[in-house]
This record gives sequence, C-alpha cells and structure tokens, in this order.
Amino acid sequence: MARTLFDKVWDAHAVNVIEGGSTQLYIDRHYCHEVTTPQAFDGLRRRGLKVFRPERTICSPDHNVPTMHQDQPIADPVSRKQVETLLRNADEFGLTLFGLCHPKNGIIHVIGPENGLTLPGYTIVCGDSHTSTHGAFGAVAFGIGTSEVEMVLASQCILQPKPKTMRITVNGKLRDGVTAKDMALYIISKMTTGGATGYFVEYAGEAVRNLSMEGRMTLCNLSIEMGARGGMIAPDDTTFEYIKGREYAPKGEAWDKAVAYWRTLRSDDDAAFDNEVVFDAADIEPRITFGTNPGMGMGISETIPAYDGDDEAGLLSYNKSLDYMEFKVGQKMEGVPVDYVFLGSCTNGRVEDFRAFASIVKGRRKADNVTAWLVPGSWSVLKQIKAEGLDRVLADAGFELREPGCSACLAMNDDKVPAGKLAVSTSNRNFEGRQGPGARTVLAGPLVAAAAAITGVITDPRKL
Ligand SMILES: CC(C)[C@H](C(=O)O)[C@@H](O)C(=O)O
Ligand code: SF4
Repeated sequence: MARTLFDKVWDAHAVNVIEGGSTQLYIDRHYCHEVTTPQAFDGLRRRGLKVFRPERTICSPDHNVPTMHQDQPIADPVSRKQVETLLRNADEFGLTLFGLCHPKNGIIHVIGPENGLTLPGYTIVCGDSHTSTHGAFGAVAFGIGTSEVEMVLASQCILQPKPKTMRITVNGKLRDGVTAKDMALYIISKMTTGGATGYFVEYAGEAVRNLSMEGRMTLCNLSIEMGARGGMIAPDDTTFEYIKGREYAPKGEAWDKAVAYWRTLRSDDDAAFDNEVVFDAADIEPRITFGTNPGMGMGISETIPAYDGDDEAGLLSYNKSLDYMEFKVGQKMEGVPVDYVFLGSCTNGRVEDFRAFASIVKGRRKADNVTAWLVPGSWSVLKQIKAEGLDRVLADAGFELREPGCSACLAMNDDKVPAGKLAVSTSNRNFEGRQGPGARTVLAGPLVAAAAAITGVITDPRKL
C-alpha cells in the first residue's frame, strides 16, 4: 500500500500497538535540556532505574543560561540550580553532556543537527515543543512532557497515539527578500494556531525543496504554532550534503548504506493524506505579527486586519490582544518605533540568519533607540560567524554578539524585554509576557529584524 513519509518512519519504529490504539514507539534520539528533565531523573532514582540506552540521550543546558560571561557562575540562583541539576543528572546517569562553554553547547535544537545527531528516518523526542525543528531532516520529531521523558529514559520507547497526516504544499518560488520564516508565519496565519491540531505535517512543493537546511529547520520549527504534532520534509541531496562529515553522522560504508535508505524516505506518489493544503509562494511577502499569537500576522506592507470570525469570544480576545500590543485595526505597522531587536532562538539562530541580518546592516549603523540582542544558537554558530567575518560587519554597524542560549525568546534568563517596550523578534512566540512581563513582541524574520535595527522603526527590508 502507498505510504506517506510519516508512515514509513513511524512504522519502522512501532514496537507494538496496544489496545486503545496507542503505539509503543522506539526512539532513536532523545534530547534533554534543564527545564523539563529534573522530575524525570528524580522518578528514575525513586524507582531505582538506570537509563536504558544512555548513548541515545544528549543533554545541553540552554533556557536558563545567561548570554554573557558564561565562564562565570550563574548569578541568578533559580537558573543556577536548574543548570546544575542537569549537569549532575547527566553525570549520575552517564549521559553525554555539552555543558556551558563546551564547544558543542547551544540551544538543543541547533546543536543536534549541526553535530549530525539528528538524522533522516530517526524518531526524535525532547521535553520541548520545538523538537519539531528536527523534522527538517525527514525525522519524526516531536515534543513530549516530563513523565514521557522519564519513560524514554527508562525504556527508550514512548506510547503515542498515531496522529493524522497533512501535506502542506508551497508551489512556485519565494520572491526576493522573503525567507523561510516569512513562509512559516504566512502558513500559520492562513491555518490559524489550531488549524493543524492532531496532525503531523509534511511540507512539500518547489518553494520548500528550494530551502536550505537552515530554512527547512525554521519552517519545521514553527509547525507546533499551528497546533501540529510535528512537521517534516523528505530528505534529499540538500539534506545529505548538510549531514555529510558531521561528527556523529555515519561514515564510509555506513554512510552509503544510510543514504540508500534515506532516499526511500519520501511519500509514495499515490499516498493519501488525511488533509491537503496548497499555497503559492508568490503570495508571500515579508511578514510581521501584530497580535499575541503567531497566527495574528500580516504582510509588512498591509494594515492590521479586522477580526474575521463571527463569534463574540473570538472578537473579545482579538481586541484584548490588540490592546496589549497597543495597536489598532486599520493601522499600518511600517514606521512603528521599535525598542528592542532580538536575532536568535531555535527558529532563527543559525549562521544563515546571521548572514541575512548582516546583509542588511552592512555599511549602515544601528539606530540609537534600539537595543539589539544578537544571540547565536550555539558556540559552533558563533565560530562560523567569526570564520566568515560576519562579526566584523556587525561590529562595524554597532552591533555586539552575545553567547549562545535561548536568550530573549523566553524570559527564563537575564535577557528580558522591559514592560511596555516593543521588540521585533526572530523567535517563534509572541504571547503576552513571553519576552518579559508586559513586553510586546512582533515576530519577524532576520531581514525584517535587521531593517528595524537600522532604522529604529518597523521597515520593509526590500525598501532599504
Ligand atoms: C521550556 C520549554 C518546555 C518550552 C517548550 O516546550 O517549548 C520552551 O522551549 C518554549 O519555547 O516555550
Ligand atoms: S529558543 Fe525559544 S523556542 Fe527554542 S527551545 Fe529555547 S525557549 Fe524554546
């Protein structure tokens, strides 16, 4: 029978289907960060269990880490305890750990792919919703809760109901100045934040195929923001080229064997999806959000639309959201003054994002009214930024690079946007208070973020 890419990977990992329909799924790769794992390790200790396959789990602190002076003890006691607990647990249970200042440390969703730990055809889990990022490699990757983290540590398996499948096809070519982030924000605004609930999405079509691995990761990263369990893209030569030679990737004969298998990981031509959605890349322009969920977005040249639903509750929450953001229906966003710009996160903290940002700020100066946080997703990204001389371009334009971590994506560390201030952020969530109590977040891609950082107001990068 014809099968989808998702079915092929899922079926290859199904150990058992239990009554009620849940699958016992074998997990190839398990990533751990400091926020969602302490109770899972406590659970193992309580039950006197070891980690079943320690070599399959990789730990890296990222959320609670400061992005300056990581060689010094973390000043904030809560963050310090959180990070130290992960280090202790990794040590006690014999797990690979990339601790602070380790050359392989960084945001878990950035370091997995760049070290060849994320591979096509893998099942990948992490106690983190943006685990969907790894789907860019043709992996079935999804976020899990802390009790499931414990289950995976103890058994290398997880119980999961099988999601439905959806294919989102983006035909044609992206226009100049339009990035993978714009594509993702466009799709979410069309689908709404609940539009893919219960589905595992496969992205397809010319515009998706033409994305680099970095762009594919950005797209898959945001799958969760439309409610999807995960998102994935069939692996191809772009994927194999990216993986080849990375530290944990297969080598020699094992590589050839792996690639031969990976080439089979595509949806059969006549495979049926539970839902199919098609978009045209030519309809996408640089995007920004105006509200407090990632679906409340628009093209940068547009005006804030009126609520298009017909229910009272929806209208109320739409208005509440605009009140929080201090925006009005019908207003243009271009020209709105910006206080903070954040380049980074597991959405846009890879080297390609820094190249994009640098391409706009080159030969220009940072606006005086803007505080800019430029945070590479990992030490390896930072190294590459320097190797390519992008650090000079950024420094000449008045920007400073920080050390890797989740940073201002989520107010769990020192990088908090003050109440009332407006941030243009390349991250993935614009919820109330996400970047700090009272902070107002406008989501955008790296080009729009760079244009805002230079002009001090929301600006269409194509006009610079
Ligand atoms: C802290 C973690 C559980 C959370 C997530 O699951 O996504 C965080 O990474 C986020 O982006 O909100
Ligand atoms: S960078 Fe942001 S979205 Fe990604 S894992 Fe960290 S907090 Fe979550």
